[in-house]
Amino acid sequence: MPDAPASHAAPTPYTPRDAAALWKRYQNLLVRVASVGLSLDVSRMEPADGFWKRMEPRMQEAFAAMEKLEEGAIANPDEGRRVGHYWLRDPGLAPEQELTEAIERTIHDVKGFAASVHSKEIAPPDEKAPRFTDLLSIGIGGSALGPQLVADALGVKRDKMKVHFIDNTDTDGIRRTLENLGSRLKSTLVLVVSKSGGTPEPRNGMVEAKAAFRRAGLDFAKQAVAITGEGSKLDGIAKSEGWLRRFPMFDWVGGRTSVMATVGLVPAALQGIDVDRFLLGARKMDAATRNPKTAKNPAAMLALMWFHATGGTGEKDMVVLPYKDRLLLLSRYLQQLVMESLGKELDLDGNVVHQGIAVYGNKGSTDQHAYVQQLRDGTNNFFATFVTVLQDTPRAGRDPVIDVDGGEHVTTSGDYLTGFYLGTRKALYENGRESMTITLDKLDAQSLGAVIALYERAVGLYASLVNVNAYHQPGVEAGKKAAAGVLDLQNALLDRLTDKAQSAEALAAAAGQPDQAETALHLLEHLAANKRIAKRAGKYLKA
Ligand SMILES: O=P(O)(O)OC[C@H]1O[C@](O)(CO)[C@@H](O)[C@@H]1O
Repeated sequence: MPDAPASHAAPTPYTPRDAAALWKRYQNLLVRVASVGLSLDVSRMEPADGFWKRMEPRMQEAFAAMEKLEEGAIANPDEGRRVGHYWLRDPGLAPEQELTEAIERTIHDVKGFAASVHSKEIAPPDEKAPRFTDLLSIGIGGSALGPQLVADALGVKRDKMKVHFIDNTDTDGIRRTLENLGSRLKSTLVLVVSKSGGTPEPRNGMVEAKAAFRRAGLDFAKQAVAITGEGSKLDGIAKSEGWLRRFPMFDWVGGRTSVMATVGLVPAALQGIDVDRFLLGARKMDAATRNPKTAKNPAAMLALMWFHATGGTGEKDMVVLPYKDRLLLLSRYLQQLVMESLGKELDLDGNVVHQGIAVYGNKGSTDQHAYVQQLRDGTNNFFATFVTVLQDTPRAGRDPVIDVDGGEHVTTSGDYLTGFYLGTRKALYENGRESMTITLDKLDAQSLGAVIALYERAVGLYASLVNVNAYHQPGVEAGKKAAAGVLDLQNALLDRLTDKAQSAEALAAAAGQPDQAETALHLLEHLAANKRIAKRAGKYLKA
């Protein structure tokens, strides 16, 4: 007889409560923000006795730090920057009158520009295109993720413009997007979005888009808009080439919190989304999350539950599971917001801490047929956040009701979705896997703005709890610098390439970088695969 297999069951961190106790706990812990129709339920999180009391002084310190941030303190000390995304939806909060006016003027300009495009006052130069039909947004990271989330979550059939994105430097991906636009390029408004104005990926997208316009005999500048920091490289290009319009990006707004700055507002307004409601939702959530009573403050409760679940060290992952197709991109958006903000090597005192929380997820119930098996039964290294929406469609009550079961009572697809969420939550809880649920009464511009604001503040509060700077990203800079070195090596290799075949090793040595033979090999293989150089018997030569 073989030995019985060793048990790999993950330890159950708590004893599941019975139904009556859970019901009471749910009622006690629920945080409701009625003004935006959002509830946060943390009843399926099980912090140890004494957790709330122990954390309260630290949470009060986090509130104090947030108050200073909102007042205009240098909350990003490494970069010597203020952090002002909360002012964008409540301009009166900005520490100086001129900032208030700049924010108000910008919102006014964005709405005015969108109205002029919609009314055809601003139209494509080509006579055969009486109005702009499509919007091509070129940007990456914070200059893409927010706009993509908003466009997908709130887009409708009658959108004023159809939105497309180039968010990478993938030749094939760029071509595919441009080909999809096809002859509609003549009625496409292009947004080139980059806060720094020097990021290579959007620069490449812009160059490729320009080439496509040239091939189609179109004048790119007359259809292009720049969204960037004043005085940036991109700003200079747009100015010198006489682009249709330039919108400023404020220095005190970080990329990952820029969805309520011009980065997010320009595309949203052009698509026809109600940007005032979007900002209003965030403003209302900001008001709710300034509440110093922890138990009534949903951002504080979120941050505390992250701290509890991960031990304040990121030891568990955050699985974001929206049971809503329109919120598919929420987890990707939160991935940047949480991981770029919290994933830090050093704390604010310079200690090595390697902080962060890993975020992943797609949507329910789809993921139940993918990785939820592991969540329920496998390694217990996560906590889940369900996001549900009570109203199945924006036209609830007016849409035809389709009975999918044909039973005594009508049962809809939406009923199934709710059933699957509740079932999965229960199955996880009973097996010692914790979860929270954010419930929206309905999904619209206001509630989406509120969800984003909720997470922005939770991230800020959590960063205070673990003492890291949430507003810089030194690690990304390291990767960017390394990539630049690689491209320098590629140029050096191309310089040394002759009609005589040479090995990668020999070429690297000839380029003065003998220790880069492997990198040289990868670069040469890529060039050869794309027929830009030739390869013979494992060696490389000019094409
Ligand atoms: O808007 P930019 O300056 O092009 O930067 C895009 C993204 O790149 C990052 O700086 C990281 O590389 C993000 O923080 C930012 O959202």
